[in-house]
Amino acid sequence: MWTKTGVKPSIFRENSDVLRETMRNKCLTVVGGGQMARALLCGMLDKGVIAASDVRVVEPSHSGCDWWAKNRPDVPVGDNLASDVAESDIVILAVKPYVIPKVANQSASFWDGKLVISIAAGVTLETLCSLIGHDRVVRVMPNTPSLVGAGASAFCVAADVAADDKAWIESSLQSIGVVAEVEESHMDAVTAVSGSGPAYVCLIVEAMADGGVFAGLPRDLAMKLATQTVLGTAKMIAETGRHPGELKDSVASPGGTTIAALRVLEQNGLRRALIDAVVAAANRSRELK
Ligand SMILES: NC(=O)C1=CN([C@@H]2O[C@H](COP(=O)(O)OP(=O)(O)OC[C@H]3O[C@@H](n4cnc5c(N)ncnc54)[C@H](O)[C@@H]3O)[C@@H](O)[C@H]2O)C=CC1
Ligand SMILES: O=C(O)[C@@H]1CCC=N1
Repeated sequence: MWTKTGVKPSIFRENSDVLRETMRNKCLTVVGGGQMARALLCGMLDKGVIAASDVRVVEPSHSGCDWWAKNRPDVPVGDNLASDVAESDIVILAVKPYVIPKVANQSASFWDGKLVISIAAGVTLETLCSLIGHDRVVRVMPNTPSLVGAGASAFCVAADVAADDKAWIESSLQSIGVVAEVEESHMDAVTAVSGSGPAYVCLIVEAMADGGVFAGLPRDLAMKLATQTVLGTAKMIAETGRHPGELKDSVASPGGTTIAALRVLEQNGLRRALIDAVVAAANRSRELK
């Protein structure tokens, strides 16, 4: 069990005084302690914008509980959904989309007074609100780099989400990356670009490193160079605001190595493959409804 401290809530430590005041003494329960919950919560804990004593994780699996015990023993983890939700002000549903109905469909007053946030791909606000029984519901699509404070999240809100609720969501997500409020109609595309995106980028880094190994580099050096190249290029695009096409052209010398490589990437359809991949993910997100 955790108790409300009655002092300045650590969850809002980095937020404005007004926000701190409006959100005093909030407790947060995360339902499902898997990959994305770990990235979100550990990111926020590491940034110091949330304290382990202010949160609780509901996780039924032994392996899931073991992970928390080994990696974040300061976070209370249990399997009693009803008691944790009863004591909390904000609940994040971080279970797989097909588990949402099982978790959300509870007795009439179960979710009364709770801000409910779902991170499940594809599950609409309409479905969530009808399961929860009220309209103080938010859909968030985060991504795993939240773990290291470099996440990209988007959210949309149902009718009864207050300005304070939105301020909490925005500031919490901002503490672990960038955040945008979007129309719900954009959530499938968001899922396809930034929600699933880390997987595409990991594949690219892995493949670049494989190429380096084929060309004679030791594996660890190839991986280090590929990783830093992706990191540095993303940082350069974000910080200079220059178009990626222009930055690409600045690397490719006439008759040089880069243009030889770019020709092969175009011949093998990398650009088309990535566009089609994003479209496939958006279509799949729509099917998850
Ligand atoms: N993994 C990712 O990169 C992202 C995932 N998401 C969304 O986050 C949600 C969770 O995905 P992951 O963390 O990847 O899955 P996961 O399988 O790693 O985590 C889900 C957790 O829920 C637990 N669980 C199962 N039944 C439960 C119940 N009745 N009550 C409480 N916990 C229960 C499981 O034991 C598991 O630990 C999904 O809806 C997914 O669409 C959203 C953005 C990115
Ligand atoms: O693969 C999935 O369905 C989830 C949603 C976005 C990232 N992972």
